[in-house]
Amino acid sequence: MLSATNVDLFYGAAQALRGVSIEAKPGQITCVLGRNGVGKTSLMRAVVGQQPIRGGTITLDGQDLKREAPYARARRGIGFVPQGREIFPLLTVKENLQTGFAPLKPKDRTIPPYVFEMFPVLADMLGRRGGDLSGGQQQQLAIGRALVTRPRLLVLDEPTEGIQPSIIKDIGRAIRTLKEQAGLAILLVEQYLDFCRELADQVYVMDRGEVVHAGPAESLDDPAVRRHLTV
Ligand SMILES: Nc1ncnc2c1ncn2[C@@H]1O[C@H](COP(=O)(O)OP(=O)(O)OP(=O)(O)O)[C@@H](O)[C@H]1O
Repeated sequence: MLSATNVDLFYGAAQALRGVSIEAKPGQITCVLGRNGVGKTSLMRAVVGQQPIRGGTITLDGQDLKREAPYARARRGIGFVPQGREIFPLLTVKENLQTGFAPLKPKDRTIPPYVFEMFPVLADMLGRRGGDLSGGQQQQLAIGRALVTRPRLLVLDEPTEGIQPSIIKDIGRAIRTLKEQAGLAILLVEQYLDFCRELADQVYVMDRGEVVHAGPAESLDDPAVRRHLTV
């Protein structure tokens, strides 16, 4: 479904991605791991169209996304949950969810009921301001907002960052449900190794802008792979 092939990405003269290739498939959770600053967020931003690439290709169902702006990629079925959540603090929960309507045709502008089944707290807090929610609730809201666009590929950048363990469990369950029941392709950046090991079908480990390992989740137990993850 999603293929990134030999992607190079630069910030000015500084190269953040070097020949990076990854794939994400329907009904699978693909996890990208690596220490701080190795290029994980840059790769996700390249996939969703927020950062241009200088070399390589990114395709969705075989179609080159090069000329597609972020909203066009959202229309094609890519949902994005950015690092830090990027909730609008002064808008209500409902209004935050409705910001996901932007790329949709008017007839599709509804909030799918399964968003509230997955995260009942959002239904309870519809009228509250985004900024009044806890970090974990904001993360659920960010995932809900991405689901409003009815994605086929969901890209999540560090959804467990700064979140309490009970909500991490809820988020893990939600991600697994999206994979198993809706057959979504999930592309997940994580620093939290156990979360990845539990959820992932396929893992990629990055180091200094490159993919240094690709394999099944169990391969994370290999000490040679671990070496790339320890500080
Ligand atoms: N807007 C930017 N301008 C210049 N350099 C940047 C920019 N964004 C990221 N970088 C640099 O690119 C490299 C990769 O950063 P990136 O955020 O993609 O890594 P990361 O693996 O996601 O890290 P983290 O886990 O801290 O989010 C880093 O050296 C970073 O300093």
